[in-house]
Amino acid sequence: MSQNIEEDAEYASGPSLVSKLQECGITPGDCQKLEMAGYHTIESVAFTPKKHLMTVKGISDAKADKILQECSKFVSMGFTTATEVHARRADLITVTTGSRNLDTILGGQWRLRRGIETGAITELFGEFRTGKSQLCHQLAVTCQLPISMGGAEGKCLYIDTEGTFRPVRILAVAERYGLNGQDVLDNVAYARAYNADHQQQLLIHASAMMAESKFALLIIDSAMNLYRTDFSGRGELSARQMHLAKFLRNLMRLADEYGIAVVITNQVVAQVDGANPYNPDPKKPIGGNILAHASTTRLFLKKGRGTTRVAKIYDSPCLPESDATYNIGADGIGDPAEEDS
Ligand SMILES: Nc1ncnc2c1ncn2[C@@H]1O[C@H](COP(=O)(O)OP(=O)(O)OP(=O)(O)O)[C@@H](O)[C@H]1O
Repeated sequence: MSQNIEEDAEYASGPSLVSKLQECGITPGDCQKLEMAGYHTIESVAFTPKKHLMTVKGISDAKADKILQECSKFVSMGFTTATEVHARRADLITVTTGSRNLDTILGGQWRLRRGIETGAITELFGEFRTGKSQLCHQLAVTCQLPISMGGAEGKCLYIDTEGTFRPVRILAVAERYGLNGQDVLDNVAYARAYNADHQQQLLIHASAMMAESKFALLIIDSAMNLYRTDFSGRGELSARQMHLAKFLRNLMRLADEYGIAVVITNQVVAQVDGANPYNPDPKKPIGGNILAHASTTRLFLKKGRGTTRVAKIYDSPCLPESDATYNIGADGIGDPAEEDS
């Protein structure tokens, strides 16, 4: 099966390009200024506070007012009923992890589809070799699958901060789903981030690419790696957290504006304070409260027996703290054989 994602900017129910504002009297020059500052969609402008819009070169107080007023005609930002929210969430598009066990704990009882949520940030954290990067490679393929097969029919953007991206793993997973390997690789846009500023900068490119064609998933593997190296010691902690907060805000904006799934990986450190005295090996994710609050769902990955791994829902607004066993095999993430689980 070959998988070609539509290169059409006007895909159904997608975001509206900022150039559309010209239809209501915003000049092409002003639209271009917004684009150059990283605002490629009307949604991105509408969700931005006025004081931030006024920092765009050439956008005055009066212009910002006019632009925001026009944007509000395109984007609904008022109240809706809980019934409508419930219906939307029940029908939410999710991306399969390749493991039925894992998809099930990520599903919750109200959802028709199960897996990684679109329009939200999911954090995968755990020790080395627990399969965080493997899961990222897996999702880079499954997000391209048709919705009926647990995909989201979109491309993947992959930001790698550790140099662990391996296209052969993508090909192995593509083969498992009967997809054309070359098409699948073409649908994964890859960038290596070299420092925390560059990681932030790449989100501006990401936003431009998402405005051009349909992406379903953004991966950051790993989100905290460069923050650990670029900011050192307690003296730089506050600067690190401020930089991180801005980065996470931009991630959330992309998830909201384009309805994409954002998956970030994270490392763990030994928990020295406030640990459960009955847990012999307490670990906690790094990034503090800022990262904890930004992630909608946090998944703690641990080693299990042999090639099996255990995933535990760590913090979710609506999922119980359940766990699931999965397996890392030659063709990616799957369910373990009965005797291993
Ligand atoms: N081709 C393969 N076939 C089977 N298992 C594999 C294959 N490639 C990698 N693995 C397994 O995947 C595990 C590594 O997973 P991964 O690199 O995703 O870990 P990670 O949690 O991202 O670790 P780190 O924090 O070090 O990046 C190893 O246990 C390895 O044996």
